[in-house]
Amino acid sequence: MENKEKKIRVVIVGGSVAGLTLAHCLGKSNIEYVVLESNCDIAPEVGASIGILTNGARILDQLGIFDDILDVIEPLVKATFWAENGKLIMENESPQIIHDRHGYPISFFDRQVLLEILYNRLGENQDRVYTGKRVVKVEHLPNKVLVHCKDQSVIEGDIVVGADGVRSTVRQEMWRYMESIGMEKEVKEEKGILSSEYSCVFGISAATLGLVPGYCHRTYEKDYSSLTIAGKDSRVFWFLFTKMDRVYAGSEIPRFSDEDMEKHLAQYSEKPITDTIPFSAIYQSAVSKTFLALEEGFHKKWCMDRFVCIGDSAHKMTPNMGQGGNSAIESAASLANHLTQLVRNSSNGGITLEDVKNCLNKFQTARQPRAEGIYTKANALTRLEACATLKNRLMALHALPYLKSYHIDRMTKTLVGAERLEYIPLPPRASNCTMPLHTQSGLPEKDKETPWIRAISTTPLIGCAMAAKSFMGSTMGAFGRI
Ligand SMILES: Cc1cc2nc3c(=O)[nH]c(=O)nc-3n(C[C@H](O)[C@H](O)[C@H](O)COP(=O)(O)OP(=O)(O)OC[C@H]3O[C@@H](n4cnc5c(N)ncnc54)[C@H](O)[C@@H]3O)c2cc1C
Repeated sequence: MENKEKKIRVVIVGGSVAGLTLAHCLGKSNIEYVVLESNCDIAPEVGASIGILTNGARILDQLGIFDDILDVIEPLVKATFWAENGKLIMENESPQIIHDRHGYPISFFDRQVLLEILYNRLGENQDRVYTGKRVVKVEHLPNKVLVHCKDQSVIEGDIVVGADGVRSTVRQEMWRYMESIGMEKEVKEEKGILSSEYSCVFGISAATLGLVPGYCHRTYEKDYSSLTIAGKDSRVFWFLFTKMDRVYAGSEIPRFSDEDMEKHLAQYSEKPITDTIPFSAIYQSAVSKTFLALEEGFHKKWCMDRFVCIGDSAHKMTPNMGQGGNSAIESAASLANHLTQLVRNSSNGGITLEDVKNCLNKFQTARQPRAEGIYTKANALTRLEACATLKNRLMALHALPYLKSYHIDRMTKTLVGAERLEYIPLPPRASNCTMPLHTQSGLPEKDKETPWIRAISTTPLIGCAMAAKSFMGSTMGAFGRI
């Protein structure tokens, strides 16, 4: 007979953005948890940055963490967009407008610092986080999971959460379990999901003459794009996104050496970051830089019995939209909402496997549409910025300057209807703005674009015609500017 338990114990595998956020959320709900992180250092210096946008910031603010972030960032206020020949495509105050609309600045800083903040703010719950614990196997029993670590320790729980990134061991173990109960077909489909078409060199550089803190710059051209953000104390966070020679399936996704990176960067040394700053000016003063293939994959199956995956282990997107980590935060909050309901609704009888399954399935059903909408937009943005098709090129280089509010409204759409923690009140910042959270709006509702904008983004021929009409009608003349 199945054991009835009064409480649940959640084993979180992975102590990064998704795992540590979930730890905070569960802690606020008095749900027992442990975090198992394979690295010995919870906040390693890996030379990466992260942009926290409204949808992540709002949840971190609910958790009482956002003020720590404000202390270490320079709010973004201005964005400029450049073509390959160094001509300005457009400039606007979109980051400031987003701040005014939604209450939170776009906050770019070292990812290591975010992890430090998340860990430090756990306070006395830090002793629930175990570093140097590489999970190698998960045993699924009818009444519990046994999570095995490389150091031979075994941790027992009611639910195991895979917050262990794109190459998730928990996901592999969930697949192994599914195969053992006759779900080979579903597993086969899931295994083919990951692919990679774009690569990215990202880095952090010292202050660069001409780059103003709070300004970000994007360059769009055929098969590549770049993003540069000048942050607090003029620290420069930069990304070079390039299309690879082909689409690589999961098992064949390339890894790059330092030599590959240097050769690759050299090809872009003269490309403009602004009209006066070439790419070489920032990458030659880099304090860190990394070259990797960007994986993309949205798993249909996030949970099975006592297994559940969140963050990159469930939805891996390209970084151009800055939504991978923010979506991981949203998924952590959504899972915490569902687990809180599970515990609260089970006061008199304990929690059965059936209860756990229902809860995790509800989480998956509730969370997937929005996560998939953002995933699709993020990957599409990578292609738009790299002018992957004629319509992308028209949009990025020619139509965007005429579509200022369209560009900002698209961003608003992803930010306004996000997840929130249902059991913690919204902080004042989330309401003291012109477009506060509205959980029923935003993605994945159908875009509310004007018909001619939709035409540009969906039909190359009509797009050409409309763009041409727009250019002719303009006194400036788009081609004169680009
Ligand atoms: C170049 C680049 C730029 C990005 N910029 C942004 C941005 O501006 N904004 C944004 O929101 N997102 C950004 N992202 C995406 C973001 O970094 C990820 O989506 C986010 O970090 C995912 O967090 P996660 O916790 O799910 O996974 P990860 O960050 O991958 O963490 C997984 C953790 O699990 C641990 N782990 C792995 N295997 C095991 C195991 N077997 N046992 C125990 N522990 C294990 C790992 O050590 C790691 O700490 C960017 C990504 C890239 C590549």
